[in-house]
Amino acid sequence: MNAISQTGAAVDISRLSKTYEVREDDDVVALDGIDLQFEPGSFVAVVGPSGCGKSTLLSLMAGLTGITTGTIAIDGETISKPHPKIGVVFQSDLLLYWRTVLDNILLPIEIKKLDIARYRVRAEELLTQVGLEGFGNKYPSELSGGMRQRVAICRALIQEPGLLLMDEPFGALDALTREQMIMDLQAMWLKAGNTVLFITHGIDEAVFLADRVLVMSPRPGRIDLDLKIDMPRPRQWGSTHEDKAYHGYVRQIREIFEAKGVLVSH
Ligand SMILES: Nc1ncnc2c1ncn2[C@@H]1O[C@H](COP(=O)(O)OP(=O)(O)OP(=O)(O)O)[C@@H](O)[C@H]1O
Repeated sequence: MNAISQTGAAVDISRLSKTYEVREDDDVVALDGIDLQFEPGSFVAVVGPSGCGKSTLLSLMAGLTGITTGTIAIDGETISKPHPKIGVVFQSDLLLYWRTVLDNILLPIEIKKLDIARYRVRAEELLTQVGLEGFGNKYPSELSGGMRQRVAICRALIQEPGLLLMDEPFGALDALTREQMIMDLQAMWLKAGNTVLFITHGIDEAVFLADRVLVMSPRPGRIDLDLKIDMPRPRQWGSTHEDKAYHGYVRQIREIFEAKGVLVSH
């Protein structure tokens, strides 16, 4: 097996809605009529106010939650349950504390009864790529938060998913670790070429990382703005944050939030 070599999946979301039936007369319409297409290999970030349906969108795409109406297709295949083409990373690393790093990464392989020996080599390659060479036999409790999140990313990538779904993956990390993880994610994605959906509260990290930023409206979630981010890659932390274009994109997104009353200036 090569170092990460998957190609990106095409995503086609059509008239997608999700209503949570909480109580008989108190349904929650979390998403309402979303139409989206992702180019294979594109990096798409989603920002929006708390409760607008970002995690719901991710959960539907991951096949973890049932769709109310509409369809989601990955490379033409309709998604209704978890699929090996889709890897997921959450804010919490969800590592099993009694398993070593390597055994955590190999968990999806073990569950599916695939060839562990073959994937062990791949897991070690992934660990090297995320700067954790030699950490395979450690336990999660021996790692920092950033290191654990790197392991969670390796676990999501072990089956070479064409689509990587990330739900605020760096939300629980300190600012310095977060900066490093953003740079490392960019490097991994440039190498891997998979399609990424990246959910975040951070307008800055969305603009820095993405080809496209989707801005969602307060509930029920719709797409208010679909902004193409046209800046060269690889993006450098210092120069990109000083770039006029970068500030223009951030301003455009902030203006939407201000217009919707999500951000209030004093
Ligand atoms: N299992 C559920 N049952 C009922 N309502 C739910 C459920 N999950 C989410 N909701 C509701 O759906 C709406 C969208 O929630 P969701 O978690 O997708 O938003 P979000 O944009 O990811 O929020 P945050 O940024 O705070 O994580 C919210 O009003 C939430 O209360």
